[in-house]
Order: sequence, then structure tokens, then C-alpha cells
Amino acid sequence: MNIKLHNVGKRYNREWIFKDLSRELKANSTYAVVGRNGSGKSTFLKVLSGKLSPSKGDVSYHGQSQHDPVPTEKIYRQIAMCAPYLSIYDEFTLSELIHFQSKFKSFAKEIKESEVPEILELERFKNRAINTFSSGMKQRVKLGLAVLSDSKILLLDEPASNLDHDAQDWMNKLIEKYSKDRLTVICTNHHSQELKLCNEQINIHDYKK
Ligand SMILES: Nc1ncnc2c1ncn2[C@@H]1O[C@H](COP(=O)(O)OP(=O)(O)OP(=O)(O)O)[C@@H](O)[C@H]1O
Repeated sequence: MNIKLHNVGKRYNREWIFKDLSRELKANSTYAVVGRNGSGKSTFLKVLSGKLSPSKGDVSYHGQSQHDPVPTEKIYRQIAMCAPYLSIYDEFTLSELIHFQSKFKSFAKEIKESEVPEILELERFKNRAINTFSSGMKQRVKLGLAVLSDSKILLLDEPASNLDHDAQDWMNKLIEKYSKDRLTVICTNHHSQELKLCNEQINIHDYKK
């Protein structure tokens, strides 16, 4: 799946968060969206996901060829997203949440539902309610469920938040392993470890003039 941006801009009230952004984001690539706090990285990701309409320009989605378009109202089926503002049902146990998720978003074909707790390195907590998990454990769950899903587009907003050094290594390996054959976009800061996973950077400050 590819995302094509043509002269895209987003404005809140009178302030342009970014504008004149034209770019094609391609399948089998991993992009880093960088910029300072409050620069507009999350806003950009929401526009890419189709959750937020651009104030100007067009966002379109297509498969291998330009002649294979996917309408915006159907693109959510192809997208998995992990972001601080998206919550999970934390009254479920981990096993229940994994089962619930599998009902509306399948896991990648090579992954069995029963293997997911082990991939998350949370096997021994699978029968515990998520609301008893630490912030880092919850982030592992949110991130893992997005990365392991069968979706052509993976959008990750600050995926390393609340993760310690070992957990960040786990995350990098997971993203690397499962980003083949998909388009991955990661919002992050200029100094993060995830940058080494990315082939290209989109600096929001380049689209503020
Ligand atoms: N719904 C909204 N209405 C008005 N302004 C908004 C809205 N959402 C975000 N903003 C503003 O848009 C700007 C960009 O916010 P955004 O959350 O996209 O930045 P960010 O780069 O992701 O920040 P951070 O690194 O702190 O997460 C900020 O100035 C923010 O206050």
C-alpha cells in the first residue's frame, strides 16, 4: 500500500501546522517523522491515517499501481496504529484482549493467537488484567498488537514511550521483523534509537514556511 500526499496542509484555527507537503510514501519502506514537541508529528500521522481531514490538498491511497486506488473510507482496514492517545480495554486480561483484537483485526498470517503473549515477552502475565500492568508493559501490549496485525500500513506515534533500554531493543527487533512488505511510519524525536530502522525522514519543520 502506498500513500500519496499532494500539497497537503493542516491548519488549526489560523495556524498552519504544516503545509505544501507533497510526497509519496511507499510500501516496503519505513519513514521517520521528526520535529520538536508540538511541531505537528501526531497531527501529520492522523492526517495520514484518514482520521483527520487535511485543510488543503489531497491524501490518496493505492496498491501496487496508481490504478489500484483504495477509498479513504475503507483505508482503516489496512491500517494498524499505536499512539499515546489511543487506549486499550484494560479491564481484560492479556489473553482476553488478544482474543478480542483477533475478532476485528487478524494477526499476520504466520502468527498464531496463542503465540502472542510470548512474542510480547509477557507470557507469565497472560491471565492478569491489563489494568494491573506497568506503563512499560501496557506500551508493549499496545505496540505489539499493532505491529503483529495483518495490515499493510503501520503507524507508530512515539512507540518507545515508557520503554526501558531492553524493551526498546525488543521493539526495534519486532518492528524490523514485521515491517517487511508494509509501509511503516514512525513519529519520533531526532535522537531516538528507532531512527536506524528508517530509510527516510520527514521533518515537519520543512513544511512550516
Ligand atoms: N484539536 C486541536 N485543536 C487545536 N490545536 C491543536 C489540536 N491538536 C493539536 N493542536 C496543536 O497543533 C500543534 C501540533 O500538535 P501535535 O500533537 O501534532 O504535535 P507533536 O509534534 O506530535 O507534539 P509532541 O512531540 O509533543 O507529541 C500543537 O501546537 C498543538 O497544540
